[in-house]
Amino acid sequence: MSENNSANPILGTDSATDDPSITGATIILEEVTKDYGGAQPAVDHLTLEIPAGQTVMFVGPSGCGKTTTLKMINRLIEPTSGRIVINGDDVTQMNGDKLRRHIGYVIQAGGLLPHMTVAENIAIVPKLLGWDKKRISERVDELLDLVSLEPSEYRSRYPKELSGGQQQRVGVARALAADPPVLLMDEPFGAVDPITRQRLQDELIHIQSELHKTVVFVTHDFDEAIKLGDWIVIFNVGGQIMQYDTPDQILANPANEFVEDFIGSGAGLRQLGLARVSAVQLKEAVRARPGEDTREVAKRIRDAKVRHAVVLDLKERPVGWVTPKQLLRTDRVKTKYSDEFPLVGASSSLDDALDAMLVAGSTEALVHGKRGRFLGLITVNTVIRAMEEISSKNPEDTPDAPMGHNAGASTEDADSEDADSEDESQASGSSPAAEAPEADATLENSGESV
Ligand SMILES: Nc1ncnc2c1ncn2[C@@H]1O[C@H](COP(=O)(O)OP(=O)(O)OP(=O)(O)O)[C@@H](O)[C@H]1O
Repeated sequence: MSENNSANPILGTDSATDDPSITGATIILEEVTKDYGGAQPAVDHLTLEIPAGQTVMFVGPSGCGKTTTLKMINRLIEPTSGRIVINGDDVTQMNGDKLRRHIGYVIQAGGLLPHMTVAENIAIVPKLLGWDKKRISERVDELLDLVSLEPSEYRSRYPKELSGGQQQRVGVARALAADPPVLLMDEPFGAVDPITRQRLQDELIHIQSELHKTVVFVTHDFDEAIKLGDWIVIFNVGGQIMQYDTPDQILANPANEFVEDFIGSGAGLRQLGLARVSAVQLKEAVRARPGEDTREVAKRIRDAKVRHAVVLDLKERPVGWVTPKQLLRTDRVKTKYSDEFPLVGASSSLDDALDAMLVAGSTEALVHGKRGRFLGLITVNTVIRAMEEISSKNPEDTPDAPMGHNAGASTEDADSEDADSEDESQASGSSPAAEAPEADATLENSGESV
């Protein structure tokens, strides 16, 4: 999937990493300010390093400058001063439209163009880049598959024929279409229900484990930040960095009172959001296949002293979670049962697993891996044991936080080493104040900025 990178102007020559699996780019904001002319700048002399191939979450109170900072990276908003450097290239000097073709952008509710089909929406940037029809069509199918939408079923649909979660998946596929090294996500899952949100988060984790993009993600939801982020930036008003660290360090060692208040009282429970279902031992389940003799399956359930069997389709995906009573209503196991069973992905957090069980009033949940394949069951007891282990252990061996500060002053917890590296990499360049051209605003509103 990285073959397009060679033609990508913003990858530059300054290779950020020697790891070939990382297709992301390093982003450095150098003393970036955005002054809209209000009482104080929306973002004030912000210096921030976003490491290649990592997911960095922006959180903070409303109006603290998260979206402004994000949109300065793809120049939907022009900085008043400062430089933004992506893999060695100063993008503040580049043509903004061209730049945006190489930066994926996902906004709330997908931002799909309603008069275009799913395939046409995904193809927007590849078309602008002059790809031929065959390559575009193959890419569309590859991306639909990546975001778990069957290409033959969804390619020709219009956005109004999709659920909110499906629209958001297409939004992610569209942002990834030209294999950009950077993905900017502005509250992408803010408009969907909690269960769909959890599934979309799991899919992003799965996609990121395959692609290693540099993802910058704005959210209001601190639990989402903990779950998705390699790093979290907690901002205060004016784009002031209060802490830039790993999720566990922020939970275990909040830098100041502001961060403590922001995390709230549930820090202990929130650490559950850090642990993944894939890290715990799953329980085996009684499995059944459509067409099997239901009496046989009922016997297996009784012999195993459990309450349910999991019915799996040909692709090993669960299509039902049934008791002997439900099974024995027919002679043969059916191809479909009620899909109301607790289901979580292997990359879900233990917090998500507990939620799924509570919502279903069950002490167990089904776990699926890649492409929905059933892996086993997670139980309440497993989650409780994992909770006990997490709370008895302190975060250790956490990597040094990337650079991040405002106006030359380091964040409260930054050590002197960070401060040294800040000095070295600060740049004096500044770009003239300029507002985003009208065309950009139109693109954004129509969701065409990708
Ligand atoms: N186009 C604009 N003109 C003037 N002021 C603006 C403009 N856009 C944003 N601001 C102001 O800049 C500040 C930062 O806004 P921004 O949208 O970046 O914050 P945010 O942290 O993303 O907020 P929220 O969490 O509410 O989305 C706010 O005070 C906002 O009112």
